[in-house]
Amino acid sequence: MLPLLTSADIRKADEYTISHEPVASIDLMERAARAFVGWFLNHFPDKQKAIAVYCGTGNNGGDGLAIARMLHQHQYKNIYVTITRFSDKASADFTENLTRLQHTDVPFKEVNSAAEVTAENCPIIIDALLGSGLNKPLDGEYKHFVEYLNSVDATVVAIDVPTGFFAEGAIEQDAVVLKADLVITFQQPKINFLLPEASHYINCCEVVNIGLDEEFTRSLDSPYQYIEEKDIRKLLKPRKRFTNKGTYGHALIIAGEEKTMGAALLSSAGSAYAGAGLTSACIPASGLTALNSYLPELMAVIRDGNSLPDIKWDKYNSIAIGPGLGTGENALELLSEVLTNYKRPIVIDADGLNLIAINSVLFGNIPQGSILTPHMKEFDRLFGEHTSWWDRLQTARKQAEERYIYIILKNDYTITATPQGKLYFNSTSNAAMATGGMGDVLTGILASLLAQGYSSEDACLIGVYIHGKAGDELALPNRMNVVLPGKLAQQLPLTMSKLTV
Ligand SMILES: NC(=O)C1=CN([C@@H]2O[C@H](COP(=O)(O)OP(=O)(O)OC[C@H]3O[C@@H](n4cnc5c(N)ncnc54)[C@H](O)[C@@H]3O)[C@@H](O)[C@H]2O)[C@@H](O)CC1
Ligand SMILES: Nc1ncnc2c1ncn2[C@@H]1O[C@H](COP(=O)(O)OP(=O)(O)O)[C@@H](O)[C@H]1O
Ligand SMILES: [K+]
Repeated sequence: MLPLLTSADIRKADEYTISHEPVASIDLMERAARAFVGWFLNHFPDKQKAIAVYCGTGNNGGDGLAIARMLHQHQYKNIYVTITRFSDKASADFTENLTRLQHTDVPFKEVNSAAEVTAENCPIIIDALLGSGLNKPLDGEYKHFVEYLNSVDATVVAIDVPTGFFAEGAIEQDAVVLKADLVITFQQPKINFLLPEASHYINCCEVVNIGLDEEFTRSLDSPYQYIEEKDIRKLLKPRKRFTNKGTYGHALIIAGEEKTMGAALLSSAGSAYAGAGLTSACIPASGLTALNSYLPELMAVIRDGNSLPDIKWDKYNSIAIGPGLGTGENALELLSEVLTNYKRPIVIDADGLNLIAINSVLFGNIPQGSILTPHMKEFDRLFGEHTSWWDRLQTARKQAEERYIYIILKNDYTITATPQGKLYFNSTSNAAMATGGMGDVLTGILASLLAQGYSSEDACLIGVYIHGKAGDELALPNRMNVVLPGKLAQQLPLTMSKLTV
């Protein structure tokens, strides 16, 4: 688990590393610059190409100067450094790196205003103007300068954080940011890099390690954590000898209407392929033939017309409700029945969430430890409109804590908010998964993991990870444009077994 720190905490980790490793601040900057250059050398091997390095006068600018010097040492022939002296302030490490640069023959110039900047016509720009020290939106000279650079046709490589981009906190919709084709960031992705707003400003991000003290960063107990494969390997249990279907639980999936029966089939398939001992689908009678021909391993509990189905609550180790269920009177009654009669954690998705959004009294009946899986629109229907993803995160955290539930906010980096106030960012999945029915499969996986006896928290972390991982295994090596949810479900047994060896 990689703690994702805010800028203030990163500064603390810098300071701790400097005093306890110990390493001089200027040497830590040298290490960061070297890590950047190591990556840059491999990806921009043409040493004749002109590179413009734009440096502010803080530590981000200091990195830029050190990087320019190192690229020069690596025989990059055309490096042009511009220093923006838009204020009198300069950090000590910036000043030391300027002295070091002056001992080379790398050309540099200083400008006091954006108007003085002349076009460099360099195909590559290294952005070292401002990094994680940003403390207000860009205005004045920086704003003008960044607007100018955004109009230049060049590949922009940002050091640590693109200039003008807040590493955490709400991002204004009209923020002026130096748009980066690539960000080479130090130690960890910044929290806002993992939120959808980043897509407007950052095309690609690479993380390079600069050796900040790991024990210290863990001790800060950040609410924001990035889930890695090794975390899932620790949680996922292999299937044991002498076990039988009873060992792996019985999941009930309440889903589907006549026109949206596919949602019921896909979530039930998600449950079966994720390893539930038994999966029953509670569906309208009109879907029975489809269910049996799609996956004969599934069992059915029939919903007939207006009468409620006779559900034997004790039979099921978990229940999921919502995919394709509709929001009519029958669906509402069914959801109310479940919330009244079933006392273990349940999974609520799609129309289950929409029903709660319009009947908020139901909120009070959700069993503790239940898992809600909204995408952005469902989330806002439940908890009110949000103008930024950062605000959505804070709401998810607060609601999860107050209601003692797990909220899985679905996206590229799906986030699980827990009752303990943690926000776990998932590291798998890809855009080929952006297709209808994908969330239904996740719902089935979660119900399956609960039925198998995983805690709600482990079910969330494992479920979201393996869902994305199966999508990655299908899409990435085969360069598939889209992965269909049914295929993804079929991949799950392999994905899971690879994670338990
Ligand atoms: N020891 C360290 O602290 C390390 C820091 N590193 C680099 O240091 C960067 C952070 O450096 P700093 O904290 O000096 O900050 P920056 O270099 O990001 O910014 C410099 C200063 O600009 C001013 N500023 C902020 N927002 C502004 C705005 N909108 N308009 C005009 N001026 C503004 C602030 O006074 C800020 O301190 C990181 O992003 C990273 O690149 C790395 O060298 C690794 C080690
Ligand atoms: N661009 C993307 N990158 C990564 N994962 C994605 C992307 N688009 C969708 N997904 C994943 O696919 C699922 C879509 O869920 P949802 O919107 O509820 O779909 P549906 O309601 O059609 O079943 C989520 O788990 C989400 O994380
Ligand atoms: K920068």
